[in-house]
Amino acid sequence: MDVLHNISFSVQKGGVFGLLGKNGAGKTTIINIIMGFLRPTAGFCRVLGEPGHALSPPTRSRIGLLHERFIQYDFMSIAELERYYAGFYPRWERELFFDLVNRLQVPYERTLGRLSCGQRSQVVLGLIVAQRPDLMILDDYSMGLDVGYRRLFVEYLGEYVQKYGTTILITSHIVQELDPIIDNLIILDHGRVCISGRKQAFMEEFQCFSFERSPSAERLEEGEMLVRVEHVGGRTLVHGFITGAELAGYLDAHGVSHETLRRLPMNFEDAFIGLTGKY
Ligand SMILES: Nc1ncnc2c1ncn2[C@@H]1O[C@H](COP(=O)(O)OP(=O)(O)OP(=O)(O)O)[C@@H](O)[C@H]1O
Repeated sequence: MDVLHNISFSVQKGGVFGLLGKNGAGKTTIINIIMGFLRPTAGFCRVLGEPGHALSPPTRSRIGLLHERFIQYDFMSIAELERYYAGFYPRWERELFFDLVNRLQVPYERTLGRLSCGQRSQVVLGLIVAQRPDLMILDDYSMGLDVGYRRLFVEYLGEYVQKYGTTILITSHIVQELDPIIDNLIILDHGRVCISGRKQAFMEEFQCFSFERSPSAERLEEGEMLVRVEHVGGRTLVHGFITGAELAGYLDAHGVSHETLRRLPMNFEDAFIGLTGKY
């Protein structure tokens, strides 16, 4: 059975592209296709001008990949890792590695295997930013990282993109934290695209409304217009790509009273959950 269906998107150069979706939505599968670890059963994937399944070594070296926090070389110390990686990447900047890693305040002689989970993640992120890749792919970068470091890293990425013009493809389940840096996004649901485009447009067009619950409101059905209908306590909540006036017209047409209709403000995470559902 195919994991992805009719996926089509392009990532523009320079900027942060969010690849979002619930567990099992297909994010890692897309990254595996981009990197050529999996070959799509239909269609094609082009990365930096080359087919994903046949990336040449020079092109591959332009991609900095954090792949489900792969940790290898547990036996190497922080200093040895830095020297080892430096040999593979022509644009390696050791200052960028140590700038991040120094915040750990652990001796460079300590091996990766003797670091905590979050500390290892911090070292791996240092190894990626020091590559100065043209394309940085960060799959679930936030696993194991404490809240302060996550905030620091998102701010760091924002500045990194400004300075180096790097293109970043990022996935995370801590959706709200990505809000300040994502320009474009794709939201997947069960291997299908629900949303693709500019994040700002999504936030402007996707709305949440509330009105008093009634028997007629309970008969409203979800569909293209009303993406999600929920009844919470005495209120009915509706999410959709719809304005207040359009919703009022729709409710009138369906005999649902809406004197108390009001729009509820949403942050990025609210909108993501409103679109994809709690479960
Ligand atoms: N090796 C595999 N063989 C068969 N199916 C797989 C394999 N790996 C993943 N899947 C299935 O493919 C679907 C997408 O998985 P994928 O790992 O791409 O999701 P994801 O969006 O990265 O999820 P998560 O947020 O949980 O990491 C899931 O239904 C998963 O069960």
